[in-house]
Amino acid sequence: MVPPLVLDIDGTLTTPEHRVDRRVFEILPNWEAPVVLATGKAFPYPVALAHFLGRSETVIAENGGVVHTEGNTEFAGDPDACWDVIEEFLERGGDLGWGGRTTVNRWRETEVAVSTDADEELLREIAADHGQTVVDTGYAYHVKSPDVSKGAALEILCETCGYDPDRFVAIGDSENDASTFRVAGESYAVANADPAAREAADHVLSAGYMDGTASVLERLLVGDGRDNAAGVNERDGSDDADDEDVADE
Ligand SMILES: O=C(O)COP(=O)(O)O
Ligand SMILES: [Mg+2]
Repeated sequence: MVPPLVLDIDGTLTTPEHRVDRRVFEILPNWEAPVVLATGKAFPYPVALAHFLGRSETVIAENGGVVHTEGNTEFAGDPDACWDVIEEFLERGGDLGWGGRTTVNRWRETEVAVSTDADEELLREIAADHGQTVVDTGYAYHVKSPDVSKGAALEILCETCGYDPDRFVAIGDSENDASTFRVAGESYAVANADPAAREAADHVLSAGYMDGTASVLERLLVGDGRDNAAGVNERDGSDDADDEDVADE
C-alpha cells in the first residue's frame, strides 16, 4: 500500500529548466493514496496541475496561505499588510521585478511574490517593520505572514480530510518545505535543496529535481516500504549500505 504524498512543485516535480517533468504524468495519476500538491505558487497553479493529473483538487498554495480540498477553501495571512510592504518597498526604490505586468501575483490571495533580482535586504527590513516575513524559495521572495506555512496548512488539510499527517511522505527543495517536513511522517530533500530543507528532511537524496522525486516514488511503488525508500540512510548516520539514491551525509 503506497503512502499519501505531500509534494512541492518548483524544484521537486520540475526539471532544472523549471518545466513539469513528464514522469509527473506517468506516476501521479494512478497513485493509490491521497496526493497533496503543496506549493508557494499562486492558487490556480496547483489546482490546474491536479485537474490535468485527473486527481482531486487537494492543494496547498501560496506557502500555506491557501488550503483547498473539494468544496472547502481556507485562506490565511494578511494580504493587505503584504501589499503595504510592497508599497513602501517601491517608494524606497525597490522593484517587484518580473519585467512589469505578469501573472505572478495576479491571482495571489494571501501574499506577494517578488523577483529574486530585488533588493532582498531592503525587502526583509520593510517586511519585518510590518510584522511580515520573507521566504526565499529559490524562485521568488515571498512576502507573507509569519504564522502561515505549508506545514500548518497540511495540519489543517489533514484535520479537514481526516488524514493522519504521520502517514504522509513529503518531498521538497526549499525552506518553504521545512515546515512540511516537520509535520509529515517521512521527508525527503532533493539534491538541489537549500540548506534549510536539507536540515529539516529525514533524508537527503543524491538526485535532484524530478530525478530525486521519482527515485522515491518508484521505491514506494515497488513496496520497499518507507524505511527502505530512496534516501535509506537515516539522519542518525546508521550504517545502512550506501544507496545510490542517497547523498553522502
Ligand atoms: O513559487 C515558488 O516560489 C516556489 O514554489 P514551490 O513551493 O512549488 O517550490
Ligand atoms: Mg520548491
